[in-house]
Amino acid sequence: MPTYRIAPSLLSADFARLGDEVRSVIDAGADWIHFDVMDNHYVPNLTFGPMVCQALRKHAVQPDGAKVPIDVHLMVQPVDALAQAFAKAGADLISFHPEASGHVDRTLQLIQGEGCQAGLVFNPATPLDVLDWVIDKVDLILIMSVNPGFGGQSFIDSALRKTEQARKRIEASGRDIRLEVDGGIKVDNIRRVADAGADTFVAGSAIFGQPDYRAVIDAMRAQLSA
Ligand SMILES: O=C(CO)[C@H](O)[C@H](O)COP(=O)(O)O
Repeated sequence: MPTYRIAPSLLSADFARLGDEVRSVIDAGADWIHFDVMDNHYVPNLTFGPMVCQALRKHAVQPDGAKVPIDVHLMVQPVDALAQAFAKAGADLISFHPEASGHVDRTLQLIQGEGCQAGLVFNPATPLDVLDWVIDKVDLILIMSVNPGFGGQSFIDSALRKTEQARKRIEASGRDIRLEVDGGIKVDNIRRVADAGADTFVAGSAIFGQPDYRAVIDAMRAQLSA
């Protein structure tokens, strides 16, 4: 069985209490913190930037002091300057949309050169073809199961087929690449997403929309181990 990771998206957290929210969700069993960066240009919404990431870095730790990875999803255009700024702000993984970067290969190298893991994000209607050329430089593939820009949307089923295709590409590459799916993931569909080949699950409204974060994360894990 893969090592599954659950990454709550701060997009649905209480923005007035972000440090508390990060600690609460880690206490509830989160593996990663998913940090959605929207620029009101690449997507029609605006969230937070590197300074907020830096402020949260000290909260994203386990009680024993071990670092909890901050998984930054850049929905921005252009990409490179912000990718560098997030690396310096304490991000561990930085993913971007290939169509938002003029030079995908260079942006991947830039992120890795800053000491972070680099990911590519695929919107519901974006094909995986660019992976033919850069899969040797990718640490993470993020399949969007909603159109990016907003939390709380419904899961788009075609993402399952794309996840299966991405899993095949990862297997063919022989590389250790995380396969993450983001958007509309709930307790009642996470098993289907895992069966399609995902090992990492972003969930925003499903977790932060409930009073008991641990109950939701435990229920997701129970589905994954069923
Ligand atoms: O990237 C995103 C939107 O662009 C969010 O991470 C995603 O939608 C998660 O929210 P929810 O689980 O509520 O769908």
